[in-house]
Amino acid sequence: MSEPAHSRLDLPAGYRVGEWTLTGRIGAGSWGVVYAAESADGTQAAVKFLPTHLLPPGQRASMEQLVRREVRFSLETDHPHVVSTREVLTVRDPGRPEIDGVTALVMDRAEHSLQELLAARRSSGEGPPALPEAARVLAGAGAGLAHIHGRGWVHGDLKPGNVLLAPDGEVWLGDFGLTVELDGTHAYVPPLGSLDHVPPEWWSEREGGRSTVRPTADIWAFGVLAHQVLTGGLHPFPGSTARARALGAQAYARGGAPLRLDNTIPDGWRELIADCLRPDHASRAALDAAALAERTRELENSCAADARSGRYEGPAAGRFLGARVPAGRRTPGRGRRRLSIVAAAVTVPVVAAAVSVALLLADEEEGASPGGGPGAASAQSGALPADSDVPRDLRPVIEDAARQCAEEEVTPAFLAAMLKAESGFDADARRPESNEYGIAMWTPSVFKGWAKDGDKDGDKSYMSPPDAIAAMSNFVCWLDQKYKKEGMDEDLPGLMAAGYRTSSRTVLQAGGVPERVRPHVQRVERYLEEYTR
Ligand SMILES: Nc1ncnc2c1ncn2[C@@H]1O[C@H](COP(=O)(O)OP(=O)(O)OP(=O)(O)O)[C@@H](O)[C@H]1O
Repeated sequence: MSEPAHSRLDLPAGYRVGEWTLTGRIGAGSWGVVYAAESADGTQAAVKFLPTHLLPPGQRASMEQLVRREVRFSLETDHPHVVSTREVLTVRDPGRPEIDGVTALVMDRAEHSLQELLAARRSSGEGPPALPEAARVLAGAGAGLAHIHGRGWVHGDLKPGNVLLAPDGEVWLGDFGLTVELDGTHAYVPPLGSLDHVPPEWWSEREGGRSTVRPTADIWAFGVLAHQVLTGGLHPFPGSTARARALGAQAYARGGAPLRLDNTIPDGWRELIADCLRPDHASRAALDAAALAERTRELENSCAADARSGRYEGPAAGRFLGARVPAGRRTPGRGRRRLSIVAAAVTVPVVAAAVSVALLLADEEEGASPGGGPGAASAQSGALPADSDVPRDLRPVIEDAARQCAEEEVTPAFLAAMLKAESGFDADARRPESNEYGIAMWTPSVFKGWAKDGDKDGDKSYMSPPDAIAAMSNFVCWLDQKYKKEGMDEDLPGLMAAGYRTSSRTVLQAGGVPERVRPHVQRVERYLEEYTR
């Protein structure tokens, strides 16, 4: 199982970095791991560790460059709609070589990302968010983007996972790992980013392993983001995988297909999205980020006025969200901005009871196939049939675990089918001869890499069903994404079940389900069918 080395960085609750004490892991991105932290006076923060030294030598140099950019951008920007970086530290802990010398960004802590909220709405079968609230979030993101462009930067990775919502609902753009400073009208960056949000010309303009990035790439990404927010998660181009949707966008850009925006989106927003999604850089350049921010603000104002006058007839306005999202990560408001220097931090490992809330969320696959409205969302969520044999007390645990993964295949029904095939829902199951234990049959050393504190008791144990099931969701989610990235889009539940029993590498090498685990995979598929009635 070869997940990125940095995502295995495992710091205990109570670990100290400067004045910050870690309270739990939030998640890992392409090259950083984010932890929740608090100071002695109770100020809440998110600390992003960027351990480039754990990368293979071939990737290290370019990642170090990205980290320097992320640090520089974080320090130079200060705007109400851009996440605030309080300080940048260098960890000093010779006793722990995996963290010694690592750069840590201390940021104000958001409560959720937009991706988490959209995924939660989808899996609970809720439709799009209330229009005034969606408009408010988009206007915030537009204002943040205009600020970034105004300073001569391009975000480079605008997507729901990088739009953060503070506990008071404030909207912050985050994750500046791919942010670049313009050199003239464009810049070059390594080809990373989310396939779902790169403009169609990105594919044809890659050269020598680098891609051209212009401000219009962020404008395109904003168009996709706005479509997703206003429809509760639908991508403007059809397809069940990011690759298929990217092909759809390219066909449209070549003139081979019309732009078909979801017809529930109100007119003003449709026009704005269509302008953002003009097929090439030149025609898209007519809309700069300042104008985009202005238009989103006008649209927000008119939605708010409609809501006040009773003209708006959609779902009740209020917090975005109304979606049930996993609890945790609360923080008291936006903190004041402080240091902007790189300082050395003394770290003092302290073992302490911890509240660890891990919200996994990987690269997005939010777009559902065309026609997927609220009804489709609830079918996709794979809710468990009331009369199934899944133990009643496990259902919320399974549903919660599935909600942590934005991939459409990782449903409660799929996780239940996996658990039934692995242990028959037996919390005390054990197979010492193959070193597998608990309801999800984890091998202890493997569990460590994917562990989650599902029962929120400050501890991660493969014998605790909530921890084991949350970790299972974490791992299969990663498998699902990995197979999709490798172009293996068929029979993903079968491939995940096979990867869980063997490893992702074994499945990739076999080009599908390896013969020896076929009977097990067939069992999972049978149960999945049973739970997807
Ligand atoms: N300031 C913050 N407050 C709270 N959570 C945060 C904050 N910054 C990042 N996160 C969360 O931490 C996790 C990892 O974030 P990170 O920015 O490293 O990667 P990402 O955006 O998920 O992925 P990628 O880097 O591949 O785009 C995500 O779940 C993200 O929502």
